[in-house]
Amino acid sequence: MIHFNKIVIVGCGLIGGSLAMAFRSHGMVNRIVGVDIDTHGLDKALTMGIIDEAADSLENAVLMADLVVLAVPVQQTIRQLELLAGLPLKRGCIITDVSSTKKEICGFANKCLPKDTVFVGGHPMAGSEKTGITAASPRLFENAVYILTPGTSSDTIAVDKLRQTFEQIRAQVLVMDPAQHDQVVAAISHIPHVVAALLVDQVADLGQNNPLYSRLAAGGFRDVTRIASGSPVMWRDILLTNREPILQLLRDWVRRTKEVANWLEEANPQDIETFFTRTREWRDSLPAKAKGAARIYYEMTIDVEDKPGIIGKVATILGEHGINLRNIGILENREEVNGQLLLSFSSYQDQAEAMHLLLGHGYKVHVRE
Ligand SMILES: NC(=O)C1=CN([C@@H]2O[C@H](COP(=O)(O)OP(=O)(O)OC[C@H]3O[C@@H](n4cnc5c(N)ncnc54)[C@H](O)[C@@H]3O)[C@@H](O)[C@H]2O)C=CC1
Ligand SMILES: O=C(O)C(=O)Cc1ccc(O)cc1
Repeated sequence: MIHFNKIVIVGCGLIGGSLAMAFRSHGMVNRIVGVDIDTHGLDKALTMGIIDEAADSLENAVLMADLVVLAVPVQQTIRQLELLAGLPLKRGCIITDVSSTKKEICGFANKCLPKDTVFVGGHPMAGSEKTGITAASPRLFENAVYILTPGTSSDTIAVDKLRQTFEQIRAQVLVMDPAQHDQVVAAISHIPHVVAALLVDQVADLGQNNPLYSRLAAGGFRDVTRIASGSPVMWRDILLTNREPILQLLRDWVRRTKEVANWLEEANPQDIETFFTRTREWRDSLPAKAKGAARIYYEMTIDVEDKPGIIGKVATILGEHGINLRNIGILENREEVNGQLLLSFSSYQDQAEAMHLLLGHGYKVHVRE
């Protein structure tokens, strides 16, 4: 069992707040001290019992700390490392971060921190498009991959301690090289973000003089663009600290987009179908409950009669059986008379119990992967 006397969380937002909640709910810490430039958010974290103390300065916060977690946007992480380099830390104190890019951070930490300061880069592959302490959840990291990127000089004892720490909050820890990390996340996270934003931008431009674009932008469009609602500052910093891999992939996108345009110009059914078959097969082969998927919702839809009170009726059935519903709403992408309700849960277990119960009440249930 890993246990810390004092943990400092710098940046008490979605990720920092969720880590604090997870450490506390697993009984891993005596005292959590929060640091944040947003005093309202920090007060909220205190009132909600997520932190024990709101520090007035980084310097006071890190006194006698055993673990310091930097959970701020990437450029701010660099700034905090610079500040930490000049502060007296307890012997054996571990500094880690949660930033979405790793090569620049780890290189900077290696250069700027005194040799006896222990830094291990980190990146939880879990989160959402939401920001701030009110979106934090103690279960955010359950089954998510948590990447650690130790530098060549990182202390193996500290890496091992962090591995156990994140395993204790039920994450799956993977240790990898910072450059390799950045290359892979550029493809599976950063490019999808840019593409989602481009899709939104195109439709927003088209919709300027025609309300039909936003009126019809439901269903698939909403699904593939959810991530475009993420924090602009966070994504700006991610792009700027992972330029080369993202640029390479964007050039590859241009080439691939031209290829699709060529098939269309030639009205080439064979290549278009082969493309969709190949991509569908790969997409369908992804494990449904992938360990490490950045997932915090478990969703299902049910077919319902489109009449008043239906949401309350379904919510009551679940509530009476102690099943925690995270969200419930009507899906608006259907034109039929009957509607669909979208239900989301915070755990797989809640989803499974709800499915069983609703099937028992005669509802047609579809689990969304
Ligand atoms: N949002 C996500 O899904 C994920 C985000 N990350 C990384 O986690 C980090 C934090 O992101 P979120 O928690 O999502 O953002 P957030 O916006 O919810 O929280 C960031 C917090 O940092 C505070 N902050 C900003 N500058 C500060 C400074 N100089 N000193 C002290 N506090 C400061 C903000 O006031 C805010 O409370 C980023 O580096 C991001 O790349 C990593 C995995 C997933
Ligand atoms: O919203 C989602 O699905 C995400 O993928 C969130 C996310 C954002 C940034 C990361 O570095 C990791 C995960």
